[in-house]
Amino acid sequence: MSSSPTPGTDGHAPGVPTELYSSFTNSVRELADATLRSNADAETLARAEALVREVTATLTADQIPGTHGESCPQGGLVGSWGNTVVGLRNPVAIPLVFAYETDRVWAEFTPGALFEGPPGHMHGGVIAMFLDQVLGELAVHLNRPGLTANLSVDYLKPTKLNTVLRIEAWVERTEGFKTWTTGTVSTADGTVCAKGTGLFILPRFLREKSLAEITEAQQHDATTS
Ligand SMILES: CCCCCCCCCCCCCCCC(=O)SCCNC(=O)CCNC(=O)[C@H](O)C(C)(C)COP(=O)(O)OP(=O)(O)OC[C@H]1O[C@@H](n2cnc3c(N)ncnc32)[C@H](O)[C@@H]1OP(=O)(O)O
Repeated sequence: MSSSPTPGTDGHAPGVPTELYSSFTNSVRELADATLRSNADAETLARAEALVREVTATLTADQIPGTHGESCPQGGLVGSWGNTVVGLRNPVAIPLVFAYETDRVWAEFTPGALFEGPPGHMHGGVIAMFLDQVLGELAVHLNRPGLTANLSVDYLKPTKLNTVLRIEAWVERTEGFKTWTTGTVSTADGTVCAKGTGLFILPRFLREKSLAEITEAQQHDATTS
């Protein structure tokens, strides 16, 4: 890891536009899928490995310390480049791109081979992770941010890969600093494959603060840690 200067709080290295981070990260996602499904022969794979190692060496020559959440907060509670579900710069993320309505949050996505659990179907842990995100995003969207205290998932039907899925969440009830949200993953014909409920709790040390103060405190912690 290099000792290059810490990037600005917007996380951009000098002169790099967001679109380039986005398209570059997408190319790495494509590489991951190509890696998983390639039928290349041994010689081709060995050549590809050397090329990939060269690219990795180029990128690791200058890196942020730690994580994006710690180093480069993106000016909001949700907008993290590093988030494993929605992170623009995280090649592990699909990423989900949420639409925000008055009382719900939703996204459409098409999971491929990288997300396999049972043959041809989505891994249950990944479904739970995506539900955690949409349920938590809804709480933030309603100005009721919190950490997941409890997450429960009912898997109703196997969830096919390589098909358009819709994930959405709505609020079930609220009580002080607690928010209960419910969400589903469903197919285009409306079949619900999984249903999740979550309890999101604003941690004790933040309960006396306003939303603006919570955002500010998070960013201060991130930039001074
Ligand atoms: C940093 C902040 C904000 C914003 C962030 C935004 C993030 C923007 C991303 C958007 C979307 C991300 C979506 C992914 C979200 C994660 O993945 S979060 C990561 C996974 N979750 C965690 O790591 C949380 C770990 N747990 C904790 O930190 C703490 O246990 C909690 C949940 C904050 C609660 O701690 P606490 O505030 O000290 O709670 P405490 O005062 O003991 O109890 C308060 C009340 O809650 C109840 N309670 C506590 N735990 C539970 C439980 N597990 N079940 C039921 N009731 C419970 C207590 O019984 C008590 O009830 P009352 O007596 O008041 O009726």
